[in-house]
Amino acid sequence: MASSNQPSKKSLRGSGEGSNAGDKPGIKFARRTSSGRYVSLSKEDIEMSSEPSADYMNYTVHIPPTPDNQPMDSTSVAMKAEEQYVSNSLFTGGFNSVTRAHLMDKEPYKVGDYDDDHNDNSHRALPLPGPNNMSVMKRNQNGEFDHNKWLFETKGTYGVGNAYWPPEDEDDGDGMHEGVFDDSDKPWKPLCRVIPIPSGIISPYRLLIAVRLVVMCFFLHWRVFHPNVDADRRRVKREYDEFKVRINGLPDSIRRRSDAFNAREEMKMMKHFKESGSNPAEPIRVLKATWMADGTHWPGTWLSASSEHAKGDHAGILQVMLKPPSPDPLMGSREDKIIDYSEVDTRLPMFVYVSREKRPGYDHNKKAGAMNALVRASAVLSNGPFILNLDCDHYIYNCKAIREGMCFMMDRGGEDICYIQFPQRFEGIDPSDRYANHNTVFFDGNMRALDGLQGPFYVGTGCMFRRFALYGFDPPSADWEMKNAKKNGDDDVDETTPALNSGQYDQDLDVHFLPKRFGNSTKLAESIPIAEIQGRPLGDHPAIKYGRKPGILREPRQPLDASTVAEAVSVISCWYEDKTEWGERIGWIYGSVTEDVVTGYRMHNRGWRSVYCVTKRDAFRGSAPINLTDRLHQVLRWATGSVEIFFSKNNAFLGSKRLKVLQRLAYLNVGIYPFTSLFLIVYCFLPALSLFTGYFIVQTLSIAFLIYLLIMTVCLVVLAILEVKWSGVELEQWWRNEQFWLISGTSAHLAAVLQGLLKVIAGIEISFTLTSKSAGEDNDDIFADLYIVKWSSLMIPPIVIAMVNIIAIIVAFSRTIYSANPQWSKFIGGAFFSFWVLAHLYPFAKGLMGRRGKTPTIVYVWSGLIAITLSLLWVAISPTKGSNGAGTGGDFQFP
Ligand SMILES: O=c1ccn([C@@H]2O[C@H](COP(=O)(O)OP(=O)(O)O[C@H]3O[C@H](CO)[C@@H](O)[C@H](O)[C@H]3O)[C@@H](O)[C@H]2O)c(=O)[nH]1
Ligand SMILES: [Mn+2]
Repeated sequence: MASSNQPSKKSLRGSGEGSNAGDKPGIKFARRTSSGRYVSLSKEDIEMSSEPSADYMNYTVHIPPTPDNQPMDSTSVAMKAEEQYVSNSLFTGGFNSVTRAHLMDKEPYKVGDYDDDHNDNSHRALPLPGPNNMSVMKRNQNGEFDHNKWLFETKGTYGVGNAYWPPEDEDDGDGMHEGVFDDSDKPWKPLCRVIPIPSGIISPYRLLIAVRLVVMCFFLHWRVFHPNVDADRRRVKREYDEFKVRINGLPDSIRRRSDAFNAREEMKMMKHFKESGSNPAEPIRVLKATWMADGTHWPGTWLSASSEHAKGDHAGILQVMLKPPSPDPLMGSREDKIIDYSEVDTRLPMFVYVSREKRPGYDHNKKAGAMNALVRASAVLSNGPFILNLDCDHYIYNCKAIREGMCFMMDRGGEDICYIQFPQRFEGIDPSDRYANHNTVFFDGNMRALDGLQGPFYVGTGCMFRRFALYGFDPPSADWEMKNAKKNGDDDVDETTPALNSGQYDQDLDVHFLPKRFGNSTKLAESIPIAEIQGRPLGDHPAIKYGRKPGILREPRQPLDASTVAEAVSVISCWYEDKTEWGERIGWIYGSVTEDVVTGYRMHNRGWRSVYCVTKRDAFRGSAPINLTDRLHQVLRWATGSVEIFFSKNNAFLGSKRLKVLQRLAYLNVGIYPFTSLFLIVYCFLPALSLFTGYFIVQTLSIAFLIYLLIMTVCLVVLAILEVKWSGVELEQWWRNEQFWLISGTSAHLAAVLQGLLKVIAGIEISFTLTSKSAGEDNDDIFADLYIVKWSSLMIPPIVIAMVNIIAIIVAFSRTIYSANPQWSKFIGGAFFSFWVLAHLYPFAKGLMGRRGKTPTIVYVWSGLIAITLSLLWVAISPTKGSNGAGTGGDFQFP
C-alpha cells in the first residue's frame, strides 16, 4: 500500500541521498507512520491509498511530478515522493517535518528553475509547497522565502533539529499570522539558537541507555558462556562449500597441472637432446599424461586419449582411497573449541574407487554390468552383508536413513527381506511439476500399496540389498515350503534354483558348482556363506531360527593385502562373467533397459519380500530431466523396458508359485501398461469423431447407458479421492499425473510398443542414451532447462490429437451455428469430451512453446499439414444433400 510504513531499501537509499540535498530544502507532503517514521505522499498516493495491492517494493526512481514532467503512473510517484521526503527530513534533522496531506495544492505547483530535474533529481529536494502556505510568509527580492527574517521576527522555533510549521488550525490560506516585519536594515544575527531539551524528555532516555548498557554486559557474559552449538553445523557447511569449490575446480586444475608437467617433461627431453649433442630428426614429442597432485599419472589426456587409457578401452582400475579401519573404535579428540569429537568414533569405512575393465567388442551391460562388477569387487575386498545402491545422480539426504532400513533387516523375521527400497525424491524440478517428474502417485500410492503385498518394486536407486539375496539364492523361510512341496510331488517350484538350503548354507556348502555359477574366484566363493551369516538378524533368543551368533561381526578382519586387491581387480575384468550365471540368475539381471524391475522381480519370484521405507526426511535425493523431450525419452525407456519384460521369461504370467497373487498382478501391470496406449489413442479421437460425424459410441443415449456411465465415473472419482487422501498426494500432483499419463500414453508408450515389437519380431535392438539432467545451479535461471524445445517424432501423435480436437470443436461449432436446426446438446456433449482431452494435453502444448512461446517452425509445418488433411477428410465425410442425421449440423451442407 502506498501508505505502508515498512522500511525498505529505497527509504534507506533516500536518506543517504538526503545529505546531499542541502541547498534546496523543501518538504513534500508527508505522513507519520505508526512506527514514527515519515513517509511522503503524493496526491496520487492519497487517492489510491485505499488500494491494498499497490506494491511499491519494486520501483525505479522517477522524476518528481512537476508541470513539465508528469509522472507515468501513480505508484512510481509514491516511490519518488517517499524518497524525496526522507531526504528532506534528514536535512531538517528528522523532526517535526510534518506537513499534512491536505496542504497539498490541487493545482500543480509552479517552480520555474527546476529544469535540471529532468536529468538528475536525486540530489535535489522538492520545492516548498505552493502559494497557500509558507511561501508567502516572507519572500526576499528573488521571491524566495527568507528564513532569516522569519526566524527572528516570529516566535517560531528553529533550533537544532527543529523546524517550525504553523499549527494546523492557523493555516488559513495566506500562511501568515504572526507579524513579520520586512526590515532589511536589521544587523546580522546568528542563524540558529539552541533550546535545551526539557529534562522530562531527556532523563528517561538517559536512564534507558544506562539500563541497556548494564543489561548488555550481563547479556555478553551469558553469550560467551553459552556457545552456539550450531557453530553444527556452520563450520561443517563452510568446509563442505570449500570442498565443493575444490571438486568443481578439479577438471580445470588437473588440466593446468598436467599442462605444466607435460611442458616440463618436454623441456627435460629437449635439454637431454641438447646435452647429448644429438639432433632429433623429428620434432620432440613427449607422450602427454594426466597428472595428479600426488605425482601419479597415466598416459593420455582428456582431449587425446592414449591406448589402454581410453573411454571404453582400458584395463580395470581399482584404487583404495581409504584403507579398512581398525577393529577397535577410534575416538576423536577435542580438536578445537567448536566441535568436540571426543565422544565420536572417527573411523571411516574403507573407500575404494572401481572402474571395471572395458574393451571394444564386449557387451558391458550398462548399469547392470557395472553393479555386478561392484558386487564382486566388494565381496572380495570387504564383503559387507548389505549393499546400498545409489545412482550417480543421487545423493544421501538423510544420514540416518540407512539405520532405519537396517531395523527391518535386523528385526526378528527380517531374514527373508531381500531389499529395502526408499522412495525416489527429486530436486531441481519446476514448482508446478509440469511433467509429473515427482511421480508422487507412484511413490506415495502404488509403492506403499505394494508394501502391503510382497513388497515394493526395486526402482534402481535408493535401495539397500541383502548381499546374499543378490546371489540368486532362495530366502531361508522358503526351505520349509520347498521341502513340503517336494514331498507332495510338486516339483515345479523354482526349477531354475538349485535347492540351496540357505538356512544351513554354512554347513553344506557345495563349492563344486560355485565356479560355474559365480566365476573363477575362490575368494568370491568363500565370501558367500560369510555374507549369508553376517546378514542374519541377531540370534539372541532361542525363538530366532536363523539368527547369527552374537559377536561374530566384531571379529577382526584380515588386513587388506596385495593378493586380495589383485583378486578384486581380476573379478572386474571384462571376461570374468563368461560362462557364468551373472546377469542371468545372479546379481543385476541383463537384457532389459529397466534392469531394476527385472532384478527385483526375480527376487520376489523366489519368495523374498521387500520393504518400502519412507523416512520423514527424504532418505536420498536425485535429479530428473525437466524438459518435455528428455522426460518423454525417459518414459520411453521405461516403457520399452516394460515391453521387453512382457515379451521375456520375466513376464509375471510365468512367475513361480511364490509370487503372491496381487504381487503378480502388479508385475503384470508393469509389463502391460504401455499397451494401453493403443486404446488411449483411440479414445482421444472419439470426441472429435463424434463432433465431426454426429455419431456417438452408442447409437442412442439410453437411460441405462447414462446410469452405468455415471456410476463408473463417480466410482473412479471417489476412488481417486480416497487414493489421494490415503497416500497424501496433493490433488494438483494427482492431476499432473493424470495429464502426463495421457501425454506419455499417446507418445512414448506407443513408441515403446512399436520398438518392443520390432525387437521381438525383427530382432532390432534398441539403444538408449543416459537420461539428461538439468544443468542446475550453473544457470542463472535454474529452470532454464524446462524451456528447451527439442523436436522429437514422439511428439507427433499428441500434436495430431490436439489439432484434431481443436479443429473438430471449431468445425462443429460453426456447423451448429449455421444449421437451420441446431443441435446444441450434441455439440456441447462432444465439445466437453474434446476439451477434456485438450486439458490433459495442456502441459504438452506448453512444453512445445518453450520460453516466451517460441514455437519451433516444424510444429507449424506439422499443424498446417494436419489441418489441411483434416479439412479434406471433413469434406469427404460431410453428409451430402438429402442424407439425414449425420453431422452435428443436420441439414447444414458443406461446401
Ligand atoms: O551405462 C550405464 C548407464 C547408467 N548407469 C547408471 O544408471 C543410472 C540411471 O540412469 P539415468 O540416466 O539416471 O536414468 P533414469 O531414468 O534417471 O533412471 C531411472 O531408471 C533407470 C532404469 O529403469 C534406473 O536404473 C534408475 O535407477 C532410475 O533412477 C545412472 O545414474 C548411472 O548411475 C551406469 O552405471 N551405466
Ligand atoms: Mn536418474
